[in-house]
Amino acid sequence: MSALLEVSGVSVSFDGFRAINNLSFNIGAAELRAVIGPNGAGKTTFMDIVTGKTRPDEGQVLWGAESRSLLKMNEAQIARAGIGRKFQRPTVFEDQSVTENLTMALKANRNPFAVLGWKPSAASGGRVADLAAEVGLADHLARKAGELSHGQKQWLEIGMLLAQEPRLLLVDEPAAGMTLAEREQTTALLVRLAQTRAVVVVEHDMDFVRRLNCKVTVLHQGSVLAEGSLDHVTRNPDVIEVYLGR
Ligand SMILES: Nc1ncnc2c1ncn2[C@@H]1O[C@H](COP(=O)(O)OP(=O)(O)OP(=O)(O)O)[C@@H](O)[C@H]1O
Repeated sequence: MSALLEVSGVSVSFDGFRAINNLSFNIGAAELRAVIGPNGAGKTTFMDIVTGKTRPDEGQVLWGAESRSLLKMNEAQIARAGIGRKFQRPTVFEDQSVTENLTMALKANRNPFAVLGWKPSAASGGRVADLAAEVGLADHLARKAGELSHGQKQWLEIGMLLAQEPRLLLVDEPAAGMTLAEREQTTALLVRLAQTRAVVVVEHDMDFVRRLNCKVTVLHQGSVLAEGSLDHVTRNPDVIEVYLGR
């Protein structure tokens, strides 16, 4: 399987402290991957590097079949190249309806010139309905985002990211603050999304990671400590010592 994202030999220091230390790993084109690790392991910094927020001191981050260097692109170019990021806190427009939030996300996906004369059309209405259905909000189109549950807001934001048709979705701690039922629906959503794109989930909740049933990368001190199935990595004595045995 050729990699969609290839991180190799990446290091970054903050004031002399190596937050990412010779990090290398690949993500396939239609793959669900969980990234776990103790606090300060470098998970957020890894996402900051992939999305162009933080520049590494050394190493390569290559993207797509043409192996384009993400390090030569700014954050907007990386987003346009197909990398979407879901932060932990939902950032939806609370006073706007689900339809309006999704419509705005579709509009944002247009090039700046198209946006000037852009009006919601029947086609965009259909796309909004499809996005809402994909994230389980088909019955909530008219509701204000502020009235949605925490989980529903998270799904709405994922729907808004999907409007940009990302090929890689980075998702930071999706299970945090969700009810059990919402967590189960989120698992199903992420598994489904990863059938047609890459989805990387940073998560501390081990039950959630287990339900994702995917390859797991364990980070520690800015490097890959172990990789494989959850059962494989949780049997690793190093992982037990630095992460699970705390
Ligand atoms: N901008 C920065 N300036 C200084 N130090 C930083 C900066 N960003 C991250 N760090 C440090 O780099 C290390 C890695 O941080 P990072 O946030 O990537 O870890 P994490 O695995 O996401 O942790 P958590 O699970 O707590 O979110 C930490 O020690 C952190 O304090």
